[in-house]
Amino acid sequence: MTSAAVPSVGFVGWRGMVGSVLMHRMQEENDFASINPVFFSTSNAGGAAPSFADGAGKLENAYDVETLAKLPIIVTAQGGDYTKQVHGELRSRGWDGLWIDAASTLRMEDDSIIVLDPINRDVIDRGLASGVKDYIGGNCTVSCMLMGLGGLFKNGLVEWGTSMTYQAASGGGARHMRELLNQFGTLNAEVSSELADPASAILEIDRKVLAHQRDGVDAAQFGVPLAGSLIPWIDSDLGNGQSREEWKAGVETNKILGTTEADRIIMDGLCVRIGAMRSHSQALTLKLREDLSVEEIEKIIDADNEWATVVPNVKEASMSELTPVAASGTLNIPVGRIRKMEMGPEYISAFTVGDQLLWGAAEPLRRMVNIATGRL
Ligand SMILES: NC(=O)C1=CN([C@@H]2O[C@H](COP(=O)(O)OP(=O)(O)OC[C@H]3O[C@@H](n4cnc5c(N)ncnc54)[C@H](OP(=O)(O)O)[C@@H]3O)[C@@H](O)[C@H]2O)C=CC1
Ligand SMILES: N[C@@H](CC(=O)OP(=O)(O)O)C(=O)O
Repeated sequence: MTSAAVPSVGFVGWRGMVGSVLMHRMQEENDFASINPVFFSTSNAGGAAPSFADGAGKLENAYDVETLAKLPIIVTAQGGDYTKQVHGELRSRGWDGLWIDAASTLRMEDDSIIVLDPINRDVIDRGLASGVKDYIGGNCTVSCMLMGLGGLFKNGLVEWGTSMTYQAASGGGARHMRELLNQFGTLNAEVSSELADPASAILEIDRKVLAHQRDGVDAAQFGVPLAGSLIPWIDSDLGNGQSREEWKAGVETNKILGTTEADRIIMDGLCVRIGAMRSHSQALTLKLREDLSVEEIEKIIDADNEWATVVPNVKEASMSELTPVAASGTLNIPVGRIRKMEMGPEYISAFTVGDQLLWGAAEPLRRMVNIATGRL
């Protein structure tokens, strides 16, 4: 299971949706060459480890705390319930390895760091030096926003902002993606004969679709139809008019950036589920601390990291480069629609899109493993 000087890294949740994207990226980047992976399962202990990791042995039991505690690094994309059940037990036994986690459970704990190294490598490095042990991936919408507009945030240029989101079905999980596609399919089937007849009345088609959305469509995952509609609420109700997803924008942005109470950036907005597959989009209004020209703003955004890409604020480029279809499956974070707003010279709009399974979930974890093992 181990060879000298090569760190062993335990993986839990590797075959789920986020875990699969993580495994794929690790193979693409040849990350397995510099670690000894140990794969765990909550459902199939003793089964064969995945074939892409030569010599990984059998699947270990993900609830076997003794086996987990032998590892210096554990990466989990198994979900919050697993984290709640296992992390505390490991720590209370004195395990002092690094816990790298996709779930939100530990994100806002005082002794955890939210990882997004192109934006907060300094915070991560300080954490490692001072003995912080829990490194948690950020909320997908927050991570994608900061990857796109990090230059403005890191340079202290944002006084406050609103983020109005258009979040993909994948944020709910694999079953939600399937449900969305099934809904599209049944809606189409409901009116397929009318659609095949160019002379059929569009209002009759619309009536039939609406009737099916209201009465016939399977919405077991989302609770209400998403195909041909939207859902203006994501995550739980905090009871003050704000959803938990909206709350994350402010608290996580500031925690990632490591701001102090004095330089805290106010971020808030509305989070909306739409019928996209796996890329989250968001429309931002930012109040800057300075009256910068659009050219200066674009330069700062472009220069921040290799993945943020400014899309010229013209119709053709926005339609072809600034959509979930364009961004999905890539690490690119296009940022466009940048212009001064009517409210004044410090107010700008921006629109950004990011694959919520890549920068929104798997990639920050993958990179944290490389930071922890000295590869990055
Ligand atoms: N979905 C998202 O957008 C995001 C999710 N996260 C976090 O990551 C966690 C995991 O999310 P996600 O990857 O969507 O969860 P999944 O439901 O896809 O996977 C979770 C686990 O379910 C088990 N499982 C059971 N049946 C199957 C199956 N047929 N195929 C694959 N796995 C199966 C696997 O565990 P086992 O192998 O042990 O049986 C797997 O690790 C979330 O709970 C959340 O905390 C974070 C950011 C974004
Ligand atoms: N809540 C996000 C997905 C997610 O898992 O977020 P978090 O990691 O903050 O729980 C969405 O539905 O789009």
